[in-house]
Amino acid sequence: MYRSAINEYVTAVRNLACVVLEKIADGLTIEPKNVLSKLLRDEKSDSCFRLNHYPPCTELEALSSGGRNFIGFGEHTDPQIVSIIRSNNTTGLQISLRDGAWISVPPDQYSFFIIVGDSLQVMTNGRFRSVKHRVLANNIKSRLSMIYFGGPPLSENIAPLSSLMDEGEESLYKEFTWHEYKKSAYRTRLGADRLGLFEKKNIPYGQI
Ligand SMILES: O=C(O)CCC(=O)C(=O)O
Ligand SMILES: [Fe+2]
Repeated sequence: MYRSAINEYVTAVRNLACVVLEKIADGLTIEPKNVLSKLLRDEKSDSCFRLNHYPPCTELEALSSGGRNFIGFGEHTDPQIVSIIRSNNTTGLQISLRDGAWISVPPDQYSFFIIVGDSLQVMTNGRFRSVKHRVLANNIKSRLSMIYFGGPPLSENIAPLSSLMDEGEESLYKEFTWHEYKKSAYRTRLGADRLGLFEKKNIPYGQI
């Protein structure tokens, strides 16, 4: 029973991700409109679904009197194309602004929170930026989140879409497949600049 409810949710959230990607393609005047969404609909799509549970960390009150943050999930960018998060009504998720400041995402159990992944950054040649995020531990309430990570088939070349490139524009990235990127990303530290290894010239965070 749970399995079929989860399958239904994943199908619905994948459809939502596809609508978002088609709107992005529209906004960037990319043709055809389904050039990104078809990667998620492909039967070989390497997408996944994760449930995260962060139990309340009651010792935090005493420990955090020095103003320290306690991390539930360390800072990182998501390697896939797009991630869709839905959580219960517990704070914790934060995103990093261009200047490195962390801001909290207000929890809303009725909303979907959409995160641009590294692969979308590459496919848009930096027009969309994958956002660094993390989750802080909460001292009172437990946080539950469900995340759909929309990824392409393993053999897909991750490269800027040709219909988006301006005349003479060059790719900011070396050539690689999703399989190569995924392997490399999971070998490196969670918080490392994992896309940096594939940039032709180093692009510091927030500098596109
Ligand atoms: O649990 C969350 O709200 C976000 C977790 C996350 O960023 C991830 O699983 O990649
Ligand atoms: Fe993430």
